[in-house]
Amino acid sequence: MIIAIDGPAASGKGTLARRLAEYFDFAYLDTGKLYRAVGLGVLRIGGDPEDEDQALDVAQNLDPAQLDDPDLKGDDAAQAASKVAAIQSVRAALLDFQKTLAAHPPGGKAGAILDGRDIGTVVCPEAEAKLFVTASVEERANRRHKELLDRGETSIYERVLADLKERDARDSSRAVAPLKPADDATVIDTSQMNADEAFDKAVEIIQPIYSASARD
Ligand SMILES: Nc1ncnc2c1ncn2[C@@H]1O[C@H](COP(=O)(O)OP(=O)(O)O)[C@@H](O)[C@H]1O
Ligand SMILES: Nc1ccn([C@@H]2O[C@H](COP(=O)(O)OP(=O)(O)O)[C@@H](O)[C@H]2O)c(=O)n1
Repeated sequence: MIIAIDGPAASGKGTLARRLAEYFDFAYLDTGKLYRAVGLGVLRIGGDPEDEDQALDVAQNLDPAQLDDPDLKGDDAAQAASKVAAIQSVRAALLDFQKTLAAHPPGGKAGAILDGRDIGTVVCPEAEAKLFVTASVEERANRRHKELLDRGETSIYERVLADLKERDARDSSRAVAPLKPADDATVIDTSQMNADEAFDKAVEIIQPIYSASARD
């Protein structure tokens, strides 16, 4: 069984996906890390994340070990990710890895959860359960700002807000695999929900689908 979770930056996709993966004992892939690793890789060779040749070269030579780099969490990686993510050939180069993990979850798990922007629409349109997790941009900026401060980093709320707005606009307006809910996704607006409430809501939606798939 595949669970697809999409949504804009800092909406709580990853937090929810990790908890669901533990609850259902499924494999989990944060697909944003793939784009962040490509973006960061281009920055590290002094390149331009909007240059297709450079970005594609990094994407084609991505080593899974790079997905554990702590610098992937930073704003520079996020902005560069959203630039390389608008390039069709880069997306195509990363597609097989995502599809294979979804179809053959590692560790003998019975299912996989992928989170990103285009899981329900492009990577796994066949997913049995699809959620689109969102929240107001101000609330998302609050969450990311708090997360950065908690990690001991310096953060200015207005800059975080501007960064999210810029990425939202780029991710939603790009020609290829834009950020949008799949037609058959359930939208969860977590603006007024804490992480526990969002988790409970998601389980309420997914549990019947999981039970039906376990019976097959
Ligand atoms: N429903 C929620 N209410 C408040 N904070 C949340 C909620 N869900 C996640 N968070 C916090 O918001 C931040 C961003 O969440 P994260 O899961 O990283 O989002 P995403 O994967 O969509 O970028 C994290 O610090 C996380 O702990
Ligand atoms: N499936 C995905 C995942 C991420 N991305 C891109 O990668 C960037 C970083 O994604 P992320 O999920 O790590 O970002 P956050 O939501 O954690 O801030 C996004 O802004 C998108 O441009 C994408 O295009 N498709």
